[in-house]
Amino acid sequence: MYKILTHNKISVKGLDKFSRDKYEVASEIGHPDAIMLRSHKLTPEAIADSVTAIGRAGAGVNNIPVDDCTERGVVVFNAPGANANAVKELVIAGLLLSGRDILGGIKYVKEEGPGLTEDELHKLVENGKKQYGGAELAGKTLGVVGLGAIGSLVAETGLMLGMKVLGLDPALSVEAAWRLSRDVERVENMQTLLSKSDYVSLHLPVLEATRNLINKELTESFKPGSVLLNFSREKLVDTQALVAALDSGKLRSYISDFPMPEFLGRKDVIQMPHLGASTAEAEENCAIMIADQLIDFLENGNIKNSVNFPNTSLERSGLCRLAIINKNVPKMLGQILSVLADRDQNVADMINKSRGEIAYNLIDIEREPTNGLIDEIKAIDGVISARVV
Ligand SMILES: NC(=O)c1ccc[n+]([C@@H]2O[C@H](COP(=O)([O-])OP(=O)(O)OC[C@H]3O[C@@H](n4cnc5c(N)ncnc54)[C@H](O)[C@@H]3O)[C@@H](O)[C@H]2O)c1
Ligand SMILES: O=C(O)[C@H](O)COP(=O)(O)O
Repeated sequence: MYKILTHNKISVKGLDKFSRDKYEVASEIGHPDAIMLRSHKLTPEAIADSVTAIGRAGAGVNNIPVDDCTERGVVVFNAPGANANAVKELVIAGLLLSGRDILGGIKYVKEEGPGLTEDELHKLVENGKKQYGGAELAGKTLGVVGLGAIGSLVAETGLMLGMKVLGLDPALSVEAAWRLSRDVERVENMQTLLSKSDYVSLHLPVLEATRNLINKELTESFKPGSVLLNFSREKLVDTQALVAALDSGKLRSYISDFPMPEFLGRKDVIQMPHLGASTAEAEENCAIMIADQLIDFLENGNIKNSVNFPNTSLERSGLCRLAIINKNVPKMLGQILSVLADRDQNVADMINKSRGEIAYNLIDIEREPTNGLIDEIKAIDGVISARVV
């Protein structure tokens, strides 16, 4: 039996992928083979030695100690694009909410309306509505930072709303570039994007290089009266710098899915409780994608959509498969193969891939592994883990 430890609310459609005869799935379980989670903050100590894989049913992996996992040979998966449409729709809601004072208007009717007659209510509405006007999005410029799964959909929708769209992504993948409309105008740096955009939307991960991306110096580049939307992560922005930019009017409004205490009570800030991926569809898509990836990894050793290991896939041949993780240093494969040769094991097929400091091997052999084979492979200096799948 494989054991899957879960954290957070994971869609049952994904959990149902784990067949009951092969898997035990629970939010409390000893010696798990894998962990499946959403935004639960995972510490290195909370990852048992038995864990071989972690599946993030979502995009961001900043809640997982990925470097530590890599060192320990734990494969971390995410679900690229599976919640992108949900986030895009909420970003569009954010754009609309910042274009007009819709929330103020709704609050006005809700608070002032109760107890009034139809005539009085009509008067209240017609007298009050001038306070809650706004401007249209069409014709305005939207700057999108990060043109991956979410950013490209936001950019596309901006175009459909009649906006001019600028995009910045220095690490754009070829696949993402193909998805992107040619009408999205590429800009080379943040200063240009900020100075030309009425609305700026952030769609990139928190990395060392992107932490506090929107800092004090950069806020100087905002077009006066512009709006910043952050549906990515709070750590992408320097909170104090944004407070100053809002106070000075450089920024008209900040719309975020990641609330910070400094913004509570401000009329020019809308904070949502991390709702981006909270739709039935996104939760299902993410859970199904992660369950499929974990199952293929646990049962076949194949790796798809890992953030720390190379994509590795091999059709099954032979009788038995070895999945071996080692440091990406010379002579490892030779040593592993010589252990097999010494035990008269013929290799039916194999694949060896590396990513950074780590290498991964799937080796199909033609006979059952003899006693002690796995231990002998594990004893090679530089081998991090070895298992039969
Ligand atoms: N609010 C939510 O609920 C929610 C849901 C999903 C994702 N997210 C956040 O959104 C982020 C993006 O998600 P995604 O699915 O689009 O990821 P993605 O990997 O498809 O796209 C991220 C893009 O950012 C680009 N990028 C990296 N560094 C950059 C930089 N310095 N400047 C500009 N672009 C840069 C990458 O090249 C990539 O194209 C996630 O990392 C996560 O933090 C939030
Ligand atoms: O990175 C993500 O996928 C989002 O932030 C969604 O997080 P959630 O799964 O906790 O809603």
